[in-house]
Amino acid sequence: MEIFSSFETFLLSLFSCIILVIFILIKWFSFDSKNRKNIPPSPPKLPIIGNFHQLGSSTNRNLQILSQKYGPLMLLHLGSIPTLVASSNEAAREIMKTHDVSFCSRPSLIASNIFFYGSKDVAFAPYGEYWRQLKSLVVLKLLSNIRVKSYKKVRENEIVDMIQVLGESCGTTIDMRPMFTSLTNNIICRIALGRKLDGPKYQKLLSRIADMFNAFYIGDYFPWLSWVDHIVGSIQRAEKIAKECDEFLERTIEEHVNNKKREDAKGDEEEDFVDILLDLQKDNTSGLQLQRDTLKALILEVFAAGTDTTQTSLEWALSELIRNPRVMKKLQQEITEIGKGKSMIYEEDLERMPYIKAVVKESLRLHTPLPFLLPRKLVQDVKVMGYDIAADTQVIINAWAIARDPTLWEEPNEFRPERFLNNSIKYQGLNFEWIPFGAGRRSCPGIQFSLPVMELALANIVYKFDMALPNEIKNEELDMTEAFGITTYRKFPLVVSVSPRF
Ligand code: HEM
Repeated sequence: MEIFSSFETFLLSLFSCIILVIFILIKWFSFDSKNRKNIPPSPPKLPIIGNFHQLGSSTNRNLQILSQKYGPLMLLHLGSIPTLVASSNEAAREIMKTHDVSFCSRPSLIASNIFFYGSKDVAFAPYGEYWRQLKSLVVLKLLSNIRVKSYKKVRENEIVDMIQVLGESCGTTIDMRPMFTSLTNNIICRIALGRKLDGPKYQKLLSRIADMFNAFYIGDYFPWLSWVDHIVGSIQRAEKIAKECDEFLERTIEEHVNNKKREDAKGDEEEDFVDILLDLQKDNTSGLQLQRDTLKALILEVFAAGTDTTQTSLEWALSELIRNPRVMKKLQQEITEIGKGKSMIYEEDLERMPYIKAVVKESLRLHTPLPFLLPRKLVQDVKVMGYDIAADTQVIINAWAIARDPTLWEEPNEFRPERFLNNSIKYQGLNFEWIPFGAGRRSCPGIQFSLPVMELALANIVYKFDMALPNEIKNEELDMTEAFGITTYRKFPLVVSVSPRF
């Protein structure tokens, strides 16, 4: 009996143990399946550097190739920063429309913290009330349609000056890059500061700032190695240039505060941006206290965001026109018909020139100036296209690859402005197959500011001049290699010989 009862106890204990193990296994499996994440596919990575070795010097192309294997949403590890890469129009739509509010912050980057006083500008400020107020101030007060239209004379005057310099260069060869650099710098300086900057010193300062933005800072991707940036001197270099820039901005603001130079420099022009910002600083009704650092960050932002992008777009567009004589001829016909022997093309003439608008759009498609737009940062966990994406992930959108996607664009590598004639694709980021200015809350507020400059400059150049490549290089042989940075430049500046059309 005793044996039987201990056997019974043994069986009972064994049974309880089995039940307990089954229970634990069920619990464990159900816990795991609930918590198992569906992470986007990732290319294989190396220890420490992650996927950096796969980026190469043509990052836009290399990411496009990777996306053909790993899909439109890939998760890369750039050093220790998880980075989601979107490479299709659907993925871009999910990020910048469906989940825009989750994806609308920016990563904290070393250069933006150094140059923009701790990212106090619009483009790099983290998402929040400060950014919201600042962006609406910029959109409503500095870059509104009415305000931008009021600077029409500035644009036209500067283009007349450029055409004159080009005219004086007829019969010789001329590098178009410095031409476009001074055109955009002069226009932005006059609009933002009320006057042009004298001499090459400031042009140089602006280009050094751009270089510092394009530089690579180890601490951005390996925060635990940020001391290396100090050892190699990149932080010190950036800080030195930022100090020079700060002195310049301080001087400019003081000049405006003291109302020196203003009266004689401005003539019949509208208020410049510094004037407007100083007025807004006094008038507190916007609810945003415009501190001195914010003011300086905003002034610098206009230069940083507006010069490089516009000048590189102009250089690419003119390159494509030279490389495609058929398009150049058609454009010259349109412009000549509207120009009818006038001394120049004016902004109001552009309204009757659908082809120039298509040329600019097509050039922005093939040569998206910011191929990855500006990086975003995810503010909360979110599910996108069935994948779980964790808060704080950095996000880049390969707008360049989307604009050359053969499933969206017929013969995507051809320059064919006709594809933008009679269609409804707008600049404002509603058609995700073409987003040179981004989309959603963080989209570019400078569209209306840069378009008239690009369209008017191109229209006047091709109205007045025929252009050919020097040294008997055939037009179609023009080298179109890209130099990769935040902004995609031509690797080799566009050098042309110019002859008058009439
Ligand atoms: C061809 C000329 C230009 C191009 C291609 C361009 C492109 C872009 C792109 C792609 C973004 C990021 C959008 C996103 O994250 O979705 C951006 C942001 C921005 N752009 Fe532009 N831009 C141009 C000209 C300008 C100009 C002239 C200004 C000002 C005068 C300007 C001011 C800004 C600002 C302030 C932001 C930040 C917006 C934010 O973060 O909320 N841009 N731009």
